[in-house]
Formats: sequence, structure tokens, C-alpha cells
Amino acid sequence: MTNLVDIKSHLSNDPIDHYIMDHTFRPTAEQNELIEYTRSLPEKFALMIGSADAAQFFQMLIRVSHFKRCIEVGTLSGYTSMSMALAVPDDGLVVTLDIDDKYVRRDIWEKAGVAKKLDLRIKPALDTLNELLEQYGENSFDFIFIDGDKPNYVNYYDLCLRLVRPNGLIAIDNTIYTGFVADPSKNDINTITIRQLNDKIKLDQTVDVCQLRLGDGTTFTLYYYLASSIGQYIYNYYLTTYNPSAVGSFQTLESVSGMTTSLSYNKEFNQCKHRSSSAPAQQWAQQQSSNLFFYQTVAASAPTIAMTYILGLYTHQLGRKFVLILTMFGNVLQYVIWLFTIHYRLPDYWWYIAAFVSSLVGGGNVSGFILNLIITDSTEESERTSKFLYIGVVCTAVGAFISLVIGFWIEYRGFIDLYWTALFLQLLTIFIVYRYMKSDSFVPVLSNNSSHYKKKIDSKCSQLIEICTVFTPRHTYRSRKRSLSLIITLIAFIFHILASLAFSVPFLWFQLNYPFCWSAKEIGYYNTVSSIIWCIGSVVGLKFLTYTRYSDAVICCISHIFFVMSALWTSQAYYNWQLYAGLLISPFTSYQGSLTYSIISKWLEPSEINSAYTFITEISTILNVFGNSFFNYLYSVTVSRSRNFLILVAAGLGLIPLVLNCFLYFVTKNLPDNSDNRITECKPILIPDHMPIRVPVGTDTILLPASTGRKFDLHQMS
Ligand SMILES: C[S@@+](CC[C@H](N)C(=O)[O-])C[C@H]1O[C@@H](n2cnc3c(N)ncnc32)[C@H](O)[C@@H]1O
Repeated sequence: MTNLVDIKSHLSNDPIDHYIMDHTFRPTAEQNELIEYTRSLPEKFALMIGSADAAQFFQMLIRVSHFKRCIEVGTLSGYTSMSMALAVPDDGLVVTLDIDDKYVRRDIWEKAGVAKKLDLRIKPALDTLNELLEQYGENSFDFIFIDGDKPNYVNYYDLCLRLVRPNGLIAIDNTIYTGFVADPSKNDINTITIRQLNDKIKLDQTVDVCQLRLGDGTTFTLYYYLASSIGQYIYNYYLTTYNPSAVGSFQTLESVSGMTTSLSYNKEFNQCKHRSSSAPAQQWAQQQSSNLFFYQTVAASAPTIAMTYILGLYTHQLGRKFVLILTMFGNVLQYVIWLFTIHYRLPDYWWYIAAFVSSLVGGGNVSGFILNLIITDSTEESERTSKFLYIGVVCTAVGAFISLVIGFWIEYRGFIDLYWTALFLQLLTIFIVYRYMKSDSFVPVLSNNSSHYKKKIDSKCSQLIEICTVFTPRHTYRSRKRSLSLIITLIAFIFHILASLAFSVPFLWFQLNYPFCWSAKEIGYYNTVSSIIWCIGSVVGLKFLTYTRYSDAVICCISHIFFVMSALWTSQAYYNWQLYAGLLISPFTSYQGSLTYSIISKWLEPSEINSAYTFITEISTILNVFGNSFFNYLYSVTVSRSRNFLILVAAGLGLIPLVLNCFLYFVTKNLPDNSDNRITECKPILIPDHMPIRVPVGTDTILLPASTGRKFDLHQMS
């Protein structure tokens, strides 16, 4: 069995230890002085000093990893703390904890010029660690050395796991405990606790571990656990940067808008019990996160709105392939800026720059617009409802699956990897679209009798007017029934988006905070269950609705009833199971989104569809931009009084499209449709090179896009 003296390299009698120390140990004068001083203490304490080679190794780790914030549990005379303080940069910090400062030599710290980097806290270390969680929040330290009283080792480890940041390091001293851990006859409380800790770490897959025969066996754990997706990342970032004394200097929405500061918190505000960050820190982080999202959407608002309009207007000229690639390229730029922002911890405005840059090419709405055009072009009117529903289901299922993968990915690989992968996939998609999507897969075909359409494309100006007025009842050829249906559908769509935003904007903060206080792992589990239920629910719902042959308006009504129920249920949820139970109806809550395109395409002329979709996309972009900002703002000012206020607002908003769809049902059922002069709906056909071409019924000649200049006879083709 190892002699206790042998395990401190600088006190060892082993010639090899002597040789190693002789060749590699480079103490400063102050370090030597502290070693000498500690040696002079009563033997019990003299032997407690950390091993000098271990301290030197920590210094090397701190320097190469650019660690800034460190903790030592168990100070004794302050040797290892001083060594760490010598290694951290000038603005670094070493918080060192002990129950007693009898032997601490602050004077030597002063002499070494590191006293200002050392924060000595004298009280039971468990209390101090909890205090540090309150003060700095979770994931806020780079390096922690545990070397306090052994019976508390497991407790120290648990708290330190929360304090250390992802990819930070925890070093634990005495994990071999002079070999006692491997000796079954040793069953004192210290040995038992250290064995328990070693066993715990052995089973913990969220950390990387290595146990070195350094000093008395120091275990290193590399903390991989990354807390959340981008919203979670931002929320956690704020939790960790919370500084009560500096909060006044942060620009909050309240200070910007000159409203009463809600940073004076209600003392009785409930907080997450398993997050030891303080209630003010949590509330502050929520406000900061929603503020950040507010400014992000504001930054993206004008370019998104303008570009959606411009790209919608010029899609025919630029080609869908080009527009699609352009929007994807915006995502690429966004990922790159995110990666830089996270990696270099750039200031907040980089998030806004990322949003601004990606919105310069239209953002996600434009790709949705292209997809909707492609679906409409390649389907007949009768199958369009089910096609839109089906695509909605596929998108939802894929989205849910992706969020599931993301949840687990973050858990095991972290944010940086995730965004690198996203970047890679986006580049791959650009390549696939570039390589395999047919250029200009659809250009409207003119029949010899569609002079109405010819007139419309005559000038850009008339297209602009067409987009803005396509829903107005000015068109003489459109019956009252059609005009009314279009307007009702449009308004229902607008309120559906608003209701969905009011529900979705606070939902992440809702999960992260009291009473749920979910970690990334728990959000990952929720996403897993959610994705499974979404897939099954959406497919079953689709089959059922196809089977019942309900009209679009009835399907939307049912969907809105589910939405209101879901929002009311969620707003009252207090236990985890209640959030899970809410998932049972959530797959049926958003049919309005996918059906709107199908509904309006039935009431419009084929030549109007492009303008109408551009208009709808524009409306949805504007609502998303301003709705997101507004609801984030509303959440930040209401959360301190009522955590579920916004979700109740969502339920209220959801009632409006419900009523409108009931009205639509009666309009479509009872009003006559007397628009005889409407151009007949085109039938899609597939020409040999699989380009979907729209042929007005009753014409025999179709004209292919000017670039091909080909002319087909329908009879020949059939
Ligand atoms: C092994 S020594 C620390 C040696 C020091 N890390 C070094 O490298 O020189 C353990 C220290 O833990 C302190 N300690 C014991 N129980 C404690 C507790 N409950 N809270 C904080 N410190 C405690 C003791 O006072 C003692 O100074």
C-alpha cells in the first residue's frame, strides 16, 4: 500500500519522483514559500497540501485551454489556489472555498501578485457552491478542483457538474485514496464515499473521464452536456452571465421603451428548485432571451418583408430553382455567423446581424412559397386538399423528427457540432437542388383564348397591383360567394398565424421555467414523444378526414377547436404529464396553415394563383416578423405577473378563425356561385421530360417556356 507521503510528489522519498520533480517542477519563489510553510504545519495538515505536480499540471491545463473562471473546494494554506491563480489571465478568477481560514496565507498571495484574482469564501463548501450557483448560474465555470472533506465528495461533484460549463473540466483529488478504494477491507466513510463517486462517474455517460495516478489519483471529467437548442443556448447564456450588480447596465426592453422596470422582482416569485440559479437570474434570463428574439426579428423585419415581395414578384423571371438556392444560401450565412458568435462569444448584436443577413434573401417563407407553387401546379383541384394536407403531415413529421435528433444531438455532441452539421447539410441541399432540380420547372402556359392572363403579365406594375389587390372583390368575373370565401379564408389565416405565434413564442420559456424547469434532456424526451405522436396523429387525422370527406372549412373548424383546447390545457398545466397529455391533440391543431393554399386556389383563376400565394406569403411574413417581436415583448412584460397569460391570449385568438370557418361553411353551402365567365381550371399534365405543364381545358396547343421554344400537339402526346 502506498505511503501517504509517497503520493505527494514533492514530499516523496521515491527516487523516480525525485527525478521527475527535479526535471519538471518549476515553482515560483512564492510557491516554494507556501510549500515550506505548509510543511511546517501540524502533520495532519502538512500532508493535506495538494500534490505539487498536480498543481503544475492544472496550470498547464488552464493555460492551454484558456480557462478563466476556476473553483477550488478546500483551500488549506492556498497552495493549489495560488498556482491556479498564477495561470488564469489577468481578468480571471479563482474562487477558493474552505470552512476555516486559519492556515491561509493571503500575504503570500499578495506577494505573488495574484490576491486580486482569488476570492476566498469561508463557510461549509456546500453552502458556498450553492451560493455560486445563485450568483453565477449554471455552466459558469471553466475548471473546478475538488479537494475538500471526503464525505461530501458526491454532493460536491453533483453541484460542480452544474457549475462547470460544457467542455469545462472537473478535477477530483484523492480518487484512489492511497489505494484504499481497491481494498475491500477498508470501509471508513471517506473510502466508501470516494468509491461511490468513482462508481457514479463510471456510469455517467454525459461526461468524459480519465483517472490519473497523479497525486493521490485525480479524476478528470470533461463535461459534454450542452443545455439546449438555439433558444435554450441563449437562455442559458444569459443565466450564466447574470450579474445582479451589473444588471442595470444591460439594455433591456423595459429600459429601451421607457416602461417600468420589471427587474425589481417579486420576492415570492416561484423559481426552479433543481436550478439553483436565483429567481431574479431566471426571470432576467427569460426577459433577456425574449428581448434578444425581439430585436432579432426587428433586424430581420424590413428585409424579409421586402425580399418576400420582390422574390414573389420575380420568381417567374429568376426561376424557382434560383430563388430556392438563394434562400438556402441565406441559411448558410446565418449558420456561419452563429458559429462565430458562439465560438468567440461575440456580443449580442451578432445574433441580429445573422438574422438580418439571412433575411436579405427572403428567409424560410420564400422556400415555402416555392413549394406551395410546385404543389399547386402539379395537382388537380380535386386532389389539392389532400395533397396539401399530406405535404403538411410530411413536413411536420420530418420537422418533429429533426427536432428529436437535435435534442439528442445537443445532449451528446453539443451546439457547435450541431451547427456545423446543419451548415454541411444546407450546403449539401444546395448542391442537390442545383444538380437535380429542373431549371424553371414551370412557366405558365398561355392558351390562345386567355387574353385576360396575357394582359396581366404585360407590365411589372400591373403585377404589383395584382398582388396587392388579388383578394379584393373588384374582379367582375368573381362571384360574391367566391369573393366572400376568399376574404374569410384570408382573415381566418391571419388570426390562425397570430394564435399559433402567441402559443409558440413563450412555449420554450414555459418549459424551461417554473414549475417545469426542464433541462435539455427533458426537452429532448418531450420532443421524442411529441415527434412520435405527431407522426401517428397526423397520418391518422389525414386518413380520417379523407375518409369523412369533410369540406375544407369543416376540417379547419375541427382543427381550431383542438387548438383552443390545446392552448387552454397547456396554460393550466402544472405537472409534466399534463404537457405530455396535451400532445395527444396537438397534431390536429394546425390544418388551417396547410389548407389555406388549397382553399384559395379553388376560388381563384389559375393566372391569379402566383399573385395570391405571394400575397399570402407576404402576409404570413409580416405577421411572423411583427407577431414574433410583439409576443416576445408581451411575454417579457407579463411573465412576472402571469406565466401563462400569453397562452391564454393564444386560446382567445384561436376562437376567431373558428368562428370565421363556421361562417365560411355557411357561405360555401348556401350562396350560389354564378361566376360563369371564369377561366376553366387548368389540368396538369406531364410532358416527356417530367416538366408539369398547365393546359387550359379545351385548348389543343400548349406553348413551352420560351427558352425551349418547342411546340407540342396534345393529341400526339397522348
Ligand atoms: C486536503 S485540504 C485542501 C488542500 C488544498 N486543496 C491544496 O491543494 O493545498 C482539505 C481542506 O478542506 C477543508 N474542509 C473540510 N471540510 C470542509 C467543508 N465542509 N467545507 C469547506 N472546506 C472544508 C479543510 O479545512 C481543508 O483545508
